Amino acid sequence: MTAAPFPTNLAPVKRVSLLRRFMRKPAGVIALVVMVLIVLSAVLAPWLAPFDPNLVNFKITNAGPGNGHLLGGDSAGRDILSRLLYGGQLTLFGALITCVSAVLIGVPAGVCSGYFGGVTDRICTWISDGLQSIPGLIMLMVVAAGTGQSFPVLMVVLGLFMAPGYFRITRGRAMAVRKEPYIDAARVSGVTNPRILRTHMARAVYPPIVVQSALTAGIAIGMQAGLQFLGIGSAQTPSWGQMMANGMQVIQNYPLILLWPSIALGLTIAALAFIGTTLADLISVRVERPTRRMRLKARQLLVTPPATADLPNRVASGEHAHRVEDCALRIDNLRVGYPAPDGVKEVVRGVSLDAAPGEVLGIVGESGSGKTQTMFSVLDLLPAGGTAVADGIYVGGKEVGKLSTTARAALLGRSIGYVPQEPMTNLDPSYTIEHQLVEPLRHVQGMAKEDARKRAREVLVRVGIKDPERVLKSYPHQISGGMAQRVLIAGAVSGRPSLLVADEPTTALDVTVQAEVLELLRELQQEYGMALVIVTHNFGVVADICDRVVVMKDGRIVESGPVERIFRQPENPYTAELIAASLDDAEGRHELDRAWAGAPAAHVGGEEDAR
Ligand SMILES: Nc1ncnc2c1ncn2[C@@H]1O[C@H](COP(=O)(O)OP(=O)(O)OP(=O)(O)O)[C@@H](O)[C@H]1O
Repeated sequence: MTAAPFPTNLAPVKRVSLLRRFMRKPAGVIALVVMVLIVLSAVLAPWLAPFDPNLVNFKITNAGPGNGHLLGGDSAGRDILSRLLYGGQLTLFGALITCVSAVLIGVPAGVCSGYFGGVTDRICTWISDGLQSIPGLIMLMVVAAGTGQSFPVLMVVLGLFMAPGYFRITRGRAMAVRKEPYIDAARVSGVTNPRILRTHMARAVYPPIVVQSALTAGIAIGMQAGLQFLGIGSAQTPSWGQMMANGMQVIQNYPLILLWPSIALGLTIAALAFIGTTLADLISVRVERPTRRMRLKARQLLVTPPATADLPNRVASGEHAHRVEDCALRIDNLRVGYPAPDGVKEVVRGVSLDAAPGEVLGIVGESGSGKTQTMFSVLDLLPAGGTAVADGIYVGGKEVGKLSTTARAALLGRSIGYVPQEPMTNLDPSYTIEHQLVEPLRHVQGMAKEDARKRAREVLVRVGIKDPERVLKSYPHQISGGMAQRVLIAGAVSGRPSLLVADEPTTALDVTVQAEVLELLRELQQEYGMALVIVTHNFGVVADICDRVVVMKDGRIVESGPVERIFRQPENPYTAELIAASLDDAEGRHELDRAWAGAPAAHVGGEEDAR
């Protein structure tokens, strides 16, 4: 098997046009062809229709197909094929008027409502809700009576009733997009609101509008046929709904007269629905889920012994510093892969490391080097499609890599605590902090409610929250980012795990809070005798808190060892580069240089200073 090469010079991403992508969907293509044929037959009706649609020939009254009349004649003696072709014109024209009116009313209202919010939003939403509560068909019949059955007016009114669909979609999109940083950037760079609406907003809302229009056209055609079926519209202008009404009257004896317009209507609505759903598929952002077959193949490739030429890439990297039974965590030759078109994309390529109780291990490396994937394999939290294979994963001296998913999940919160990177997104905004701390204690630790509450309060005090009662009653948005991270740390250690994994625990925090959180983690780790594994891209964090460090690049460990040694004498140029990149010109660099340069290890552990 070949280890996936890591691309260095990526070709520019080719944009494939929507039409091209559409053409790869067979159902969509068939629907589009059908729709094009229907539109063409309607547009070319004057040339294609063998007879005048209103020409009466009593000889073909209720006649079946034949005698030069391909689909026969209707109950008034008119050629059905000719009426169908001409009827398509009115039907499609009506759908077009409805869609255009609905777009012109619904889209600007939705975009303004979502973008400006406040009073604009309240008024527009109120009108939209009002329109939806009016029974459309009855309203259309009233309008028909009041306007002398004017077809275009009726279709515009139908568009008005369809507008709330566009309003809701565009309002939702605009509300989401207005919070994007690029909109703020446009505003602060002086771009006016009308311009933002015309450019950024219009671009953001157009994909769902295209989809909605295909579906609206189908509904409009159905509604229109319903109105004509009820007798609204001119008898002189052929339409499919009117033909159906005509066929309905003689259905007992001449069912074919009803069949032809029904087929035309059904085909058109179905084609529009297929086009709409295909567009929706193409436009919506979808995460390609690897198939079961791809996953099995990827796993197979991961466990297959490599070709000799690839062996150097597959020998485990990293080293063990402790015996298995003395480790809070030990990983032997871990490989993680994701299904790829050509087999497997290996993102962790043979990693071995360990951490003893009471030890702080840093996993450091640039973005994408496989740090998180390594620790997610221990937590059994790899994203869908990810497969981990290892010679062994041990937690607390016990092999856990081969346990069932349920047994692995049971380790979380008990043997393993986890502190994530983004405190705010890891707290549920709908629940109080109390709920989010107490519920895991009750369900994972089996504590009674009062005991769990007491314990939650204790750990909050322990993590430095001065006003635990207030924080317990607060929702996440009512506390600061630093406090939220303290809350998550409290949750992670509340079950007194033997291993605490912290993935970039300070990245989302400001500098002063970062130092406090690191300090807290170190104190807790010492107090509870836990092993602490910190994933970071920052050697400053390593210098602050870690005892040992492993340096990762491209899914492999390039160097590992005690922090003092790595700082004083990095063996791998990549490590030296990373240290320089993390610390050069930073305030603490000179102190660190002084601290590490030739200083005796014990003093350098003048980590105490750094800490
Ligand atoms: N779901 C996934 N499917 C395919 N590849 C993935 C997936 N998740 C992560 N990867 C790939 O795995 C590699 C390692 O990712 P990982 O998250 O471990 O990096 P990292 O070293 O923790 O970097 P960062 O600090 O940016 O998170 C990356 O190349 C990433 O693209």
